[in-house]
Amino acid sequence: MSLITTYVERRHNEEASVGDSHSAAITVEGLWKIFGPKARKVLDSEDRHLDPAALREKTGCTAAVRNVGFEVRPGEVFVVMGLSGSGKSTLVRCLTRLIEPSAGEITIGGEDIGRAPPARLREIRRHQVSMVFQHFGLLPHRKVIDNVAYGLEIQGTPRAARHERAEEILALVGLDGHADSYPDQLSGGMQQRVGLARALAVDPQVMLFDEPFSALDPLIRRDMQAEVIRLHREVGKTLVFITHDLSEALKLGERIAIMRAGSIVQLGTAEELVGAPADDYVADFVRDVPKSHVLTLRRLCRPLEPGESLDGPELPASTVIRDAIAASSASAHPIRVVDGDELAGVVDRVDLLSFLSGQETPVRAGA
Ligand SMILES: Nc1ncnc2c1ncn2[C@@H]1O[C@H](COP(=O)(O)OP(=O)(O)OP(=O)(O)O)[C@@H](O)[C@H]1O
Repeated sequence: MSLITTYVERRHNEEASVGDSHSAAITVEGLWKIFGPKARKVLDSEDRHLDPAALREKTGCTAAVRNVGFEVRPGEVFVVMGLSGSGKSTLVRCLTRLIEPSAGEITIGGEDIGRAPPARLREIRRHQVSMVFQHFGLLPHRKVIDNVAYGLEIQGTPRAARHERAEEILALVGLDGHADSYPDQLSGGMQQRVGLARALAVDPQVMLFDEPFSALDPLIRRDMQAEVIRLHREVGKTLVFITHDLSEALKLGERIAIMRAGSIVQLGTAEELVGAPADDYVADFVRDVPKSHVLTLRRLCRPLEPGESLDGPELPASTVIRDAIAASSASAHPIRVVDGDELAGVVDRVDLLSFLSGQETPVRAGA
């Protein structure tokens, strides 16, 4: 089963439990970041609505993040995707005020980040929210184990305890045996694992990933994506992951926010983005995604017709369409698509074949 399929299924299975949670891990409301000398003036005027090029020309300012709002659920993998310059890095850096927002409200774990004094902010960055960057930022003169233990050292954890923890985390990311190496003795992929281990060692509530794998070659990148999925299953942290790569977004994201020119143009599951893109920009992004790998039986099922049998195989509505093909071929009867205990509808071979061949309406013999 492909990673996309596995994750989409898991996403649907978990949606109910995650969605029920009342306290979001992160909330962002009305967030703006305008770079430039007249940021405040721009924000208070109608100029803030100008498109980025016009705003730059008129005021010399860049609106990198424009009135963005969203919630990230506890334990969710939330992906921010968009072309270069769309504002992804600025948005994520605003979350812990590594970049000071121009306006807006941010809470992490219920705490108002905008009101946190500098000492509290440092504490939040050390204990609650860790970051993994594209450039690993490892300390070259320190052994791997001391790089991993670095965050704990800053927190004041005694040497023996922090080394014990670092050894555990190194094993978790598949680097046991490399504790005494120096970063330049490791490959790029292994160095990024050290970066991951360092972020995990402090046991943060939230991990922010800023294009962590874009410098890695494609095979190693795939391994690292699988690693993030595995780690997320094992440690269950809330992850915010930036990428400009759609396939990475689809593999990792339970929900994906698509950014364009500083705004979120669509926020939804892979199925929502692929099944109903909000505009041409999103449609362009998802055009080459094979729909049968992302859309589920929920979208394809229809009411039972007179004379049709209910003796076919039963599959959950969250089943990805591609994974229903084998069940359909094995039975002469339509698949019964169920949502919990309820029958959501049926799907037969004609429905599946029509979908796979790109026809909107199934063509049945004798119709
Ligand atoms: N410190 C800064 N001063 C002025 N403009 C900035 C600054 N940082 C970013 N920008 C501008 O803000 C906009 C958004 O940049 P940002 O780096 O957030 O985009 P991005 O989507 O992360 O791009 P990339 O994928 O290339 O990193 C761009 O127009 C960029 O030039």
